[in-house]
Amino acid sequence: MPRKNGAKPPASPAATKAAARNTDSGPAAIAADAPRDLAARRMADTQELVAGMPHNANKAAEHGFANGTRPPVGQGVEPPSRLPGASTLSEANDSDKTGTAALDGLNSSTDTLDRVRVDSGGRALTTNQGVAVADNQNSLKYGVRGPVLLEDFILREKITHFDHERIPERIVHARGSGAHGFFECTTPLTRYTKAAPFQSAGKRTPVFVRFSTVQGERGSKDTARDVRGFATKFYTEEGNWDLVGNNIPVFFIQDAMKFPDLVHAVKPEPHHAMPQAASAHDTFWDFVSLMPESTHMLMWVMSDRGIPRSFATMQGFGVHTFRLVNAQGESVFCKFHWSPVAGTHSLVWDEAVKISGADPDFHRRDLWERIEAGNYPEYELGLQIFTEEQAERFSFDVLDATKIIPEELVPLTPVGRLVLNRNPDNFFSETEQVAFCTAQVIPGIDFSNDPLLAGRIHSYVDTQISRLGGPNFHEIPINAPLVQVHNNQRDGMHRQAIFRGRVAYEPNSLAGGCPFQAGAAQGFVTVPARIRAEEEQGKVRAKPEKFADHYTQARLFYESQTPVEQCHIANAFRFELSKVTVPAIRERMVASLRNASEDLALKVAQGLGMDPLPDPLPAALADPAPPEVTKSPPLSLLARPGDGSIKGRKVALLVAPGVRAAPLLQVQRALLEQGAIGRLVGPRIGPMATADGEPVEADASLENEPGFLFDALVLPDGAEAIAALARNGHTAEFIRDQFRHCKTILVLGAARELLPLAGLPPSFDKAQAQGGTGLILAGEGEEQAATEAFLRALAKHRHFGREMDPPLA
Ligand code: HEM
Repeated sequence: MPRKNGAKPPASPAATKAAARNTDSGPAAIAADAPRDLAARRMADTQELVAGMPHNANKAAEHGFANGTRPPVGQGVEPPSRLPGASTLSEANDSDKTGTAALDGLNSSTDTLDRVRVDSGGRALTTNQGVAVADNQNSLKYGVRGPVLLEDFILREKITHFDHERIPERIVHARGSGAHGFFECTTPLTRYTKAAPFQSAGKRTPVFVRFSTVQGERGSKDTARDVRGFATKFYTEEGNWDLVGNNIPVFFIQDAMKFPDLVHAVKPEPHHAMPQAASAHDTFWDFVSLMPESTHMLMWVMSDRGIPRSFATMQGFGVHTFRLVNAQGESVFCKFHWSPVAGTHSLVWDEAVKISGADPDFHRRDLWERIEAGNYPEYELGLQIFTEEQAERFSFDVLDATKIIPEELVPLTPVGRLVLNRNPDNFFSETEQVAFCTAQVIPGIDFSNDPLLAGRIHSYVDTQISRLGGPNFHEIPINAPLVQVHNNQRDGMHRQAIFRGRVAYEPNSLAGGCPFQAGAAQGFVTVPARIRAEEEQGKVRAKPEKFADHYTQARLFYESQTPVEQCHIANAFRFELSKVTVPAIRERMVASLRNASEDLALKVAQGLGMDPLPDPLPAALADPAPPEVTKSPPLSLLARPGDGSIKGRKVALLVAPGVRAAPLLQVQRALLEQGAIGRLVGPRIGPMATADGEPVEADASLENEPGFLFDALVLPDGAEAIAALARNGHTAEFIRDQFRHCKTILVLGAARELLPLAGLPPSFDKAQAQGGTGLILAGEGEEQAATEAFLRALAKHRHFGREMDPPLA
């Protein structure tokens, strides 16, 4: 092979480091001690071998498997530089090892994945057996015009691998985007839990998070109206803990028994496989209108939470009631809440629909770009902690996943922060192969008897065995815990670890009893929760009585929204039901809504031309317990403005030849200083002449990045530029969409001439514009003050006043 005359080439510094890393800290999660040695040896050998390999095409031919054919061309790419987030995470963890000493060198997810990371740039091409390939362009033929030979193992290996590159997508949540980061404990929770991430202030635990939509397929659009998954894998020194949540704190159903029905109903209809990434169709509304327990969840999905602006601006929830268990074995109940530091912001429906055509990757791109730009998405973890005795007194059942606990009843205790600061290296290896599971808990976290949770505890691993090709997917690097795995499970498809010795049972005397059971003090011990004597009923297929109250909290949610949010909910129901072709389904849904809100039912019915209103559906529980609160302001998205920053917002600054560049570039600089992105958008991309000689180059065109992709707009001054923009058909739509979607618009100088083009009333005078509508007009010399007003208005995100009293005809 490539080593000439049997000489061993010197290892490069990088190879030596990699080999050392693999020998010292080892691929702990992949294998037990014995296989680790072997893996390290093999890895070290590989690195040395590769380090000694030729980097250019001619040398590859000299060393490679040539079959007497021509050498390949075009190899020798420089290795990609490390992602900024990667170094940040390792630095963060290296500089602060508080409480992570136990992980000893494995204390950041960067290090963890380094053991399997492959950078092929600049390396010679090889087969999967490590044989260097001399020609990657031509298959092996008998003569240049002759048949391809069966012996071409290089061709066959390449095609065979390609043929198997797709795995089944997730049955739900197929479309997802992931990021690495860390969880930092800010308030130790030792009083309530012994769970590793919560033991000391400042302690950091590496995490991987995957956000997702539920209904659509892997390649579907990001901005569908849907629930978003928010799944977090904590790589703790006591094993992996998965908090597999959603961006909505309740669910459609109360019992896992109904999950396959729910998913079959919402997925594309089986006869024609439509619609994709949408719930606006007959089978979904047929099912939920027959399942009144869905009503509360429907309120949330039809609200603006169903169309978030970005993953960085949506909440996350563990949904179920879980248990926290302390070192004394005492337990309390808890609910998990992630709250974005940047505040909660959503899209408007018309915008979401348009974005899905122009940029189906809108959320994935936003997440990626925020992390690349150093605007790391950050969330506070808040816990609602309560006792079983408290729970018994609530008007609802905490085991019912269609119910929330209002924050007025149990306030949130902030305990830490989640920071996402590194993009994955490889989408498939990390985001696609990651396997979350509600069953994966660690000592200090335990389950409640929520019957939906019970089904989930079974379902995830079960599906992953087929999705990831066998029972050993826990060895895939993104899933492997940081701590070593020791047990007597053996064999199965795709086993990576090489277990040594003849003992695979316990108890044993032949291997020192090892692995021994950790014992109650260290191992996971289930809370011995008892069923109260009065609840003891034997085996039943039934639900507790309070589960039958399907409408009180649906009403609470609707009543807690601002008028504009209520209007959006009504519009969403109207839109979705207008797509339903069977009138009886529409009527049944409106009949159900009447039990939650007469106001909402009426608005929806009017929008569907339904007159008179159908009779309300008979409620399952005639006389539900009176609720503790009838209004809960934190349920409104608009009540959560966040830190008021504009970090990560994307602003379009229109340009055209003859633009007055200086004031425009001043706005762009101001945006950049506050962490927002100002993109110059012109009739075409590239450099253009300006009125004041300042060089300007358009990053995007009116055609390739339409107005609805941006959070705000700046219209430039300069007579020639304004005339050019006015001539371009896209300009009017650009401005109209920005205005209709209630976004902030800054109009510099003479650009106000463009407003009537977009249907904005010419009478829109300056005083009116400055008065909080988010349309800011700047005359000459007023640019500085106007820019400041623009940044303040942008921080508000939207100006919904326009919707409630539309100035547009
Ligand atoms: C509170 C209710 C639920 C929430 C919050 C929830 C959340 C999630 C999330 C976030 C994912 C995506 C995980 C990822 O990114 O890989 C997911 C996937 C999945 N969920 Fe759920 N889910 C819920 C209910 C259920 C129920 C009741 C079942 C079954 C009984 C179920 C079965 C599944 C399955 C099979 C997957 C695909 C997993 C995979 O292929 O890796 N879920 N769920």
